Amino acid sequence: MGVSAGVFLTVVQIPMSKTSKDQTSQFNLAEDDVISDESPVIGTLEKNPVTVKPHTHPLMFRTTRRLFGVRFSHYNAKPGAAPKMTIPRLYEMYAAKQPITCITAHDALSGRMADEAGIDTVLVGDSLAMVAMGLESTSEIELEDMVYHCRAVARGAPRPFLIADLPFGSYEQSVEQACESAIRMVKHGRAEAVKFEGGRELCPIVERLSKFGIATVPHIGLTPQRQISTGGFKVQGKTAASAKELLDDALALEKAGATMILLEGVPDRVATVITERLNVPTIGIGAGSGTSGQVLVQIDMLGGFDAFVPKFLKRYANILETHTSAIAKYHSEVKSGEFPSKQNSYSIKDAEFEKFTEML
Ligand SMILES: Nc1nc(=O)c2c([nH]1)NC[C@@H]1CN(c3ccc(C(=O)N[C@@H](CCC(=O)O)C(=O)O)cc3)CN21
Ligand SMILES: CC(C)C(=O)C(=O)O
Repeated sequence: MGVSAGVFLTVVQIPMSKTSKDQTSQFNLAEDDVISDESPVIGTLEKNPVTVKPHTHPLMFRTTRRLFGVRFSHYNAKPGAAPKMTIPRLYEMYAAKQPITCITAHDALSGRMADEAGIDTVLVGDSLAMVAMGLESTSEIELEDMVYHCRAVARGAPRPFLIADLPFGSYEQSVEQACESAIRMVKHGRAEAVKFEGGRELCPIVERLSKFGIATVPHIGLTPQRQISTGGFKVQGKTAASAKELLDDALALEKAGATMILLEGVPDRVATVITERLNVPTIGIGAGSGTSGQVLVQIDMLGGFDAFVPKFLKRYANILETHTSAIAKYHSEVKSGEFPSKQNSYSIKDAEFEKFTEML
């Protein structure tokens, strides 16, 4: 039930520096509204502390949100909705050995669908260069494009923990360059963590960013931004020596302060050992079932991208087929005159129409 459907939200207090357990909220909810164990949270807050008194009218609600600087999407305006996903909550899941879910998103709609499906973390991955921008490779995308897409996803997906890729060329030159790009992604893209590709050579970046409170997710194994030097999208860690290199990279990155580590294209048993040796969660793609979590590219798993189909991909839908045939149906209905029907049209009273025709 949404706010407009009659739920009256009286007072919500969201102190930013505390966990949701400290958050007080008072709702007048319908009996069938499900409330989770934790106090409901309606978005994260940029100023602290603050008391928000939203009104029942959705437009007033929106105005209130903007006035108080509450980061809150109208997509998720459901009192009693699941709480905002934070690093402590992700670590709780990890400690309880509950798999962490992650899916990519590249705009408000794909973000919203991930949020409403209950996904824990959303990744604005640079694969959007290929799926959303039609580029040949991920290396072509600019930081500004990633920031733009990240901000759109943040609006559509306020609940999941939001990770964004720093694209090729935006962090390799120096720690300073990486800081500048990461800050831009957090400040303007509203990312909650930044991801970048590479092993122990990234430790100085991870260390500096974590010192300043920017969460990092280094991405090791199959690193698409290095596809030219690796000779394509090849599984990594297939020899004892290279598996050991991956483990050493992961351990060094953890020591430097990485929040999570993404493992792509790594043999399942190697990924499991790496996961077991770490004290931070691993998110896997093509890394088997022994990682702390899984990530898939949303458009790939929905069947909306067919330039390549990696072995790790499982398709849960076929939107290329279903969406294209829906658009084709619309096209043919317009051609045949079936659409728009009376049902999709607006009317005018006979008297007014007669008066109008007399004016002609
Ligand atoms: N839409 C999309 N999805 C992705 O997963 C993705 C992108 N774009 N862009 C950048 C990279 C490219 N990725 C890929 C692409 C192909 C394979 C692939 O076909 N791999 C071989 C492995 C061959 C081997 O070394 O054994 C496979 O057969 O799965 C893997 C990752 C992952 N990333
Ligand atoms: C494949 C995933 C992990 C990624 O990095 C991306 O979407 O860019």
